[in-house]
Amino acid sequence: MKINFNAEKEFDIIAIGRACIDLNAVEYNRPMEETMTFSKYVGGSPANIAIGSSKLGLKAGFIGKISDDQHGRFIEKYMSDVGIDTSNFVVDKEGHKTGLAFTEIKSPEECSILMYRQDVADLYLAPSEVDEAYINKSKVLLVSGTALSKSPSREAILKAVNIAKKNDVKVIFELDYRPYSWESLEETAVYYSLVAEQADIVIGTRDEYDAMENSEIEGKNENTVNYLFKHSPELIVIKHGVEGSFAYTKSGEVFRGLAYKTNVLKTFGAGDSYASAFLCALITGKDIETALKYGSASASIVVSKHSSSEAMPTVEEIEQLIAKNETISIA
Ligand SMILES: Nc1ncnc2c1ncn2[C@@H]1O[C@H](COP(=O)(O)OP(=O)(O)O)[C@@H](O)[C@H]1O
Ligand SMILES: O=C(O)C[C@@H](O)[C@H](O)C(=O)COP(=O)(O)O
Repeated sequence: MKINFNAEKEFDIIAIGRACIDLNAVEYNRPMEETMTFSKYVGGSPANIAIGSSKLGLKAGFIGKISDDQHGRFIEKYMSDVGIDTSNFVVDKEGHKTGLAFTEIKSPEECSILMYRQDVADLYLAPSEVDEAYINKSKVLLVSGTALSKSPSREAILKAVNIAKKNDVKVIFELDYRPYSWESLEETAVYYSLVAEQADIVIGTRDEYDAMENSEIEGKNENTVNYLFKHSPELIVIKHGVEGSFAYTKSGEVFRGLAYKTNVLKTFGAGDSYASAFLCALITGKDIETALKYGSASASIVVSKHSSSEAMPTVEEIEQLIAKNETISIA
């Protein structure tokens, strides 16, 4: 089964939300206290997805607010150099800084992220800075859940979703749940449900759907999809880490994507690389089963490498891995 996108639109995907900096531990397999050097990459889930999409050949754009300093300029240049249209980046004039994510790689299974996100520029994107004509040019608007965590970014996202729905632009909601961005689970659940109900495609991990459902315990995929399919979504993707992922369609089909064997260096970056390749496959007319393979293969490549953004693969790399067919089967 395939998903239809409006072929008349100039852009394949426009992502909205944060574009930040990742500082990834150079000395890994140790706690961050013992890490002395970090490598700098562009980061932030929606920025990573835009970068992944552009590397896969999609025409990508970005809407976000960046700091008026060296970090903001680095982000803008890097994203522009990989082919992303950065004309709708807004430069913050009130002194807000770029968010930083320090990553700790204790072992391939034990990774964590230490975020510096106090008063960050990306959360100051205002509704007046979201341009209807720009969103109207895209097949897809990719929305990151974290951008809903604070005003005025929250209202900017709600405006963008509203514009997309009026203009035949598919809304893809990547739940991207970062607990420390939110006041409470209650608050997260209110805004996640609001946007998930309006989205065309929702992508998240099981844990992230639990946050949407305001649940401290692991919920059942069946209940999640039964709820969301009463609203706008036509496709729901639920990821289960190394155990793979499921795609559910409104018409009742269920597809499973298996993870590919790889030499894991770290676990972060999996979700963003998965989203960009999964969406690229759908937007270029591939069926859902193939899109699941694309997402899983892309994630498997990125978890074997040091960064999230710079490591995003090409279509050839993804197809080579799929052709080897070395999946991880977990009962
Ligand atoms: N250890 C791993 N080895 C290979 N692929 C992995 C591994 N962990 C995750 N993946 C792939 O990445 C996808 C997304 O990972 P997941 O952990 O569910 O999302 P997120 O990174 O958003 O938390 C999975 O569906 C799987 O295909
Ligand atoms: O999203 C961020 O702000 C941090 C990312 O740039 C970082 O690379 C990361 O956590 C990606 O992990 P993922 O969400 O599992 O793809």
